Amino acid sequence: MKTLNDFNFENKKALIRVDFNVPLNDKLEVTDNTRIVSAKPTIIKILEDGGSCILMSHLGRPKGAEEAFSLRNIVNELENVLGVEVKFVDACVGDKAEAAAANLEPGQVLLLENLRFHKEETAGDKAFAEQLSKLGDVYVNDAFGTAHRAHASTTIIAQFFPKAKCFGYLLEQEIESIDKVMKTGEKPVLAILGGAKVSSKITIIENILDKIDHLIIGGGMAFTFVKAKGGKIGNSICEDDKMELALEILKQAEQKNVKVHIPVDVVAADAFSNDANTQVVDINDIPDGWEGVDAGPESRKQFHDVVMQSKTILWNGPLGVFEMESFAKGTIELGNSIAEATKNGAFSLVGGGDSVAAVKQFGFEDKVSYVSTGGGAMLESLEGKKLPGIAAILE
Ligand SMILES: Nc1ncnc2c1ncn2[C@@H]1O[C@H](COP(=O)(O)OP(=O)(O)O)[C@@H](O)[C@H]1O
Ligand SMILES: O=C(OP(=O)(O)O)[C@H](O)COP(=O)(O)O
Repeated sequence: MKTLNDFNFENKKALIRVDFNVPLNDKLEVTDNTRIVSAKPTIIKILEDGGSCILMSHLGRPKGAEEAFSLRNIVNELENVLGVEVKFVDACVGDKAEAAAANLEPGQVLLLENLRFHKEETAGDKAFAEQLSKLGDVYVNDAFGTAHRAHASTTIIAQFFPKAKCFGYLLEQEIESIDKVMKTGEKPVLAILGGAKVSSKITIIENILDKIDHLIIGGGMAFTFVKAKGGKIGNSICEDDKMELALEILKQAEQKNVKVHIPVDVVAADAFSNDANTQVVDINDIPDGWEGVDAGPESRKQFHDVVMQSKTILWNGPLGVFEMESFAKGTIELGNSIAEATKNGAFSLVGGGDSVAAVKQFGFEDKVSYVSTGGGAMLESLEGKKLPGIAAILE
């Protein structure tokens, strides 16, 4: 696998696909710069080699060239993070972009305009990818968050750099982290899956059962399993059409010697509201009119014990409705347990949508081994899918 360290970028122009799809507020200021900070090591390595960087990214899902989606909006934040001046060109292909790239001196950084201002980007258009490829000498893909998209700049472009393409440090680190869980992780390996829906996690469960020793099924998705096994779940969320599948998964887990942990008690609420009345009840006996919204104290204790025994931990999905303060305890305590296990030497990976939001909100970001920068890309990796952006570099 060709990595950044296999290249010396002296006097070379690196064309780097980054994922600067970052959240902006009403004033179009960056509110979470994680993805920019994560791309910094790659950019600095190239500049220190004596090369220059041409950065290309998408931002949001614009319908055309909309100013609110311009990458000009992130230039200030990018300069603050990198500590170097960033030139911006309001084009990504054509004469203007080519002139800006040609004028770039070693040590300089150029940011191109939003790739998705051209519909050819998401269409994976080959001619558009070829136009982009003219801008640099070496293609570096560091956009893990977009690696599951077979777009012009993430995938198609690689064919124009048969001998001069590689992963950036971030993408390399993301691949290594997933491999640590799925291939090389020290046993016992624990996967914690929570969140709202079983249907969005089924492929992941099926793919990881061969690789793990323990599986915690928490959050809203647990109730489909509880009901399928004959429990009374009151008004808790449930996917009735997935109950049969839930039983099948439990059977498969047993055959594969995976120990499954489902909450034994829950915090039940009489309304889906932070101010609702609550009581702790047996998960198999939730009264009519009440719904399970967080893991109960006995479950939290059991989960803590499982986490503390594990040497490799994957966490995707909250254990309760963590957005409401009253129902965040299960998720916070789990985060604390994972932080403690990590401190004791376990490897912990957190990834996928809301889990990362929860980890950031409760301050666990620096207490786990790795927090993925990819939502959809991480989930697809866990499902065992080959990401096109990664495959294009390996080919
Ligand atoms: N018991 C529950 N009842 C209803 N919703 C829940 C419950 N537990 C967790 N959730 C919700 O699940 C959502 C996250 O689900 P999901 O998108 O599958 O997770 P992720 O984004 O981490 O993959 C959160 O918004 C959370 O409020
Ligand atoms: O933020 C992203 O995806 P994510 O929200 O699943 O992490 C990526 O930049 C991909 O964006 P897209 O889903 O519009 O292709």
